Amino acid sequence: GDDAEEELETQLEPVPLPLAGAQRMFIVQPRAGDLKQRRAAELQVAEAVALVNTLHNWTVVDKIILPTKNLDQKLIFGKGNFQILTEKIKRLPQATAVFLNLERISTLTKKELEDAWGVNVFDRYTVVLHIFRCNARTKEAKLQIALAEIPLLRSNLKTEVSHLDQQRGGSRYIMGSGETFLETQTRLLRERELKIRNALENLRRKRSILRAQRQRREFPVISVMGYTNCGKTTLIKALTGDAGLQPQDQLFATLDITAHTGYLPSQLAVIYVDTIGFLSDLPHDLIGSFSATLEEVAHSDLILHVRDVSHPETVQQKASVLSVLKNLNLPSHLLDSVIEVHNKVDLIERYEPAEPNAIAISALHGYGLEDLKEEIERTVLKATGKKILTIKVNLTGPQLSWLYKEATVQEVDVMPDDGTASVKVIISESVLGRFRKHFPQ
Ligand SMILES: Nc1nc2c(ncn2[C@@H]2O[C@H](COP(=O)(O)OP(=O)(O)OP(=O)(O)O)[C@@H](O)[C@H]2O)c(=O)[nH]1
Ligand SMILES: [Mg+2]
Repeated sequence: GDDAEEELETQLEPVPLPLAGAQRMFIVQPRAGDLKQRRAAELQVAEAVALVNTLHNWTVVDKIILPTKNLDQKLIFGKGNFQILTEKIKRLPQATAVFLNLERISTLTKKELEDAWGVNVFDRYTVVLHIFRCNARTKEAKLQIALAEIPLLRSNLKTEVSHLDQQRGGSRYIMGSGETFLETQTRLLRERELKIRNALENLRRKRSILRAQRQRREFPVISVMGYTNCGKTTLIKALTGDAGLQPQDQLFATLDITAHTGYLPSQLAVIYVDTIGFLSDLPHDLIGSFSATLEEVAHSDLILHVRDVSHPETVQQKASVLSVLKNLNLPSHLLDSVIEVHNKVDLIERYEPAEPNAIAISALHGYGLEDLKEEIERTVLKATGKKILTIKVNLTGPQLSWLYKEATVQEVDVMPDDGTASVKVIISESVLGRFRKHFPQ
């Protein structure tokens, strides 16, 4: 119940992460040996810069791309490159930290590098997690982040314990309990993880009830997806007029799935779902924590893939979004009907989409939205098996109020002479079947 949830929240005091406060970061981007990887490394380093710029008290002091032959081994850089790097860092006394843009580095490697360089060293997992935590607003986002922190805490614990062992030697028992320090801490972590998973499960159960209610009311659901900062929230705001939405010029502004009602040209009500933005290499454990949120997408009727076509790396961004979408195990009809939306065309002179079916818009300036709504309507009607029909009803009977309740009435044309009306409705096959059964005449 709510009491249990509140209790959990007080227990989930944020774990202090070393990244709090102002950071002046030196970005180190390793790239695989062959030259073909150069472009990929450039995108990654641009993303690292964008990540650092996300938080107002973080800045980039410098960045470097360094080739490495053995990304997966303990020694990340060859001797020569390591030397170059160490000297460069020593010449940057204003840097407070090195952002080593690898998904994860082991605690041991981290410690060795920190000893050699005299500054903190962070991997992408830690950096992204910290940003997520700063941006999390709702209970669910906070829980998902707390869950994503567990692996980090677990590996910190191991290093901490081996450190203690070196200092004191032998095993230490917590007085009387018969448990070693490591055992106690491991158990506490396991309990914490279980509590978080239960609380998330509860939230999701509530949401699946909402989903069922939504489906009964037969509002089509449209998931708005795309690379982070491409303009998803801005677009939904423009389509729905929802003043509560806050687009921001930063990565991962949206960490929760939120639903907003909008209307298509023929007054069909739809629900737009705002989602978390993608990055080319979101750490896997983080994707895991958020995957249940993304599962929601599988239950939608249509996906809009929004792209920032003014971004220099827009083509790579599209590829990485498509590959994430593919891994979400979405039903194939959903993948086949994706509408590609080319956003921010106000920043490009005379923009012409290269893709034949894409729709060019400016969510910020409201350009192209009517075309987009029409395309959404066409696709949604097709996807949901709904039709727009004109039905003749007798105004003395209950047909009209039945239609108002069960379908979407768009227009009522009353014929005063014979007491009938022509009613234009958006109606699904199944509702039409029920209508015919109720009112055979
Ligand atoms: N010039 C221009 N800027 C836009 C347009 N659409 C959005 N933006 C800007 O792009 C930035 C990001 O917009 P958001 O709507 O927050 O992007 P998002 O995709 O929701 O981002 P995340 O939630 O962080 O993944 C904001 O500064 C917007 O004002 C557009 O059509 N033209
Ligand atoms: Mg957003």
